[in-house]
Amino acid sequence: MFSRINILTTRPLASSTRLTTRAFSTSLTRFARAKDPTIPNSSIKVFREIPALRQWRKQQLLDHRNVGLVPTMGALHAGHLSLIRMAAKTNSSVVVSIYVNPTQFGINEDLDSYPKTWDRDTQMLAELDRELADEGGNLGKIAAVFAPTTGAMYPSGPPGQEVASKGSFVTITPVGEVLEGASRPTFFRGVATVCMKLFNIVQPDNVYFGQKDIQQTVLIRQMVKDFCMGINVEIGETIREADGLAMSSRNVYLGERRRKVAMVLRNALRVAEGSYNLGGRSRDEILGPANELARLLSFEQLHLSPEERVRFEVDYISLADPETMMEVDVVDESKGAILSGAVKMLPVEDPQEGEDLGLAGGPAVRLIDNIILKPVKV
Ligand SMILES: Nc1ncnc2c1ncn2[C@@H]1O[C@H](COP(=O)(O)OP(=O)(O)OP(=O)(O)O)[C@@H](O)[C@H]1O
Ligand SMILES: CC(C)(CO)[C@@H](O)C(=O)[O-]
Ligand code: BAL
Repeated sequence: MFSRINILTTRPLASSTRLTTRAFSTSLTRFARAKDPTIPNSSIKVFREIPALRQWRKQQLLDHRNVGLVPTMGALHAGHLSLIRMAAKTNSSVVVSIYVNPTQFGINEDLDSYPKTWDRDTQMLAELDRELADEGGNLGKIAAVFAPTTGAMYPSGPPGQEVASKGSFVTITPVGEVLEGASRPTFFRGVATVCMKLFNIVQPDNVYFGQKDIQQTVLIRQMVKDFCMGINVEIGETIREADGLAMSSRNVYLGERRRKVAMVLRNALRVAEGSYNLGGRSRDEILGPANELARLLSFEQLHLSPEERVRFEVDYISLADPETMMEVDVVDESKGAILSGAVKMLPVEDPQEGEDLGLAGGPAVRLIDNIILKPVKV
């Protein structure tokens, strides 16, 4: 069980990763020292501490400007940008948070090597903000980036990353315990806790999350409902690479060899969707062909030589209720269902001289994806 949750092992960091992390903290520290810092060539404010952000938020309220929040962990890509665009359609001021939240990473996960690309992120935000201004159409602007220190986010010190750690946590069960939560036992506790903090700090009218992390969207909706938070939760579609792979900050870990096989999960989910579209409603009818495809692809790879092949493990392929993420045996046509999956791309065997092993230098990479099976209209 434990080996299944090691999305990345504790290998020493590749030197490029160490450098990236150091460069990230140096450029962020510069922002912390400046008075009223903004992103270069833009009017986007950068907040690192809570009081200044609160003061700014109060002014938005007085100016009748509504606020949308897009929470991220940085290493921005087109998936994040599409959420920001979505937010700019209905909010005068968009806040993007960039914070790699330690409490959602398990002890053997990739907290230390998580890609940090502050300069590139801020450049992307400045460019997008200019595009939004040029497009007209009364779009809102990217008003601020909230890139808090861990001291600000965890004033009593961050609770440990272990399952048994004590501290002030938000837990949303049972949705946080299944699927991703079963494989990453501290993940959703960390996500719910940090999102509760972000929502309390920014006090957004609307928040934006990506469908790529579908269980996270169900959990956040549940949290907002159960804690009577009065925030509107919007979900943006999954943005994909040209071949259909869901964009993810962690894709940089794959390297060339594993990237070529990374579509296995998407392909398996599409086969399952095909069965549903052809009238299949039972678990076996829908998931059977998906599991079979994954098994065949794995078999095909295992018959290649070690210097060519890619090994992967399917963690789960799930057919679940769209409101609870609990597994279903038969799809209720009036509700539809969520097909989702996670695959662990194992470290490459027999790496070749000069082979691209990805940003972190080769450990296993966890990929997730999903498809929403729509309700059938009667
Ligand atoms: N391909 C995508 N399309 C749409 N939204 C996305 C996509 N990838 C991530 N998001 C959303 O962006 C928000 C921030 O996610 P995050 O910063 O963790 O990026 P990520 O690419 O999901 O990284 P990771 O590799 O850690 O999963 C989340 O709401 C997430 O669902
Ligand atoms: C929502 C989130 C920013 C919380 O750290 C993270 O889980 C993510 O990026 O999806
Ligand atoms: N996008 C989800 C964040 C995580 O996997 O840690």
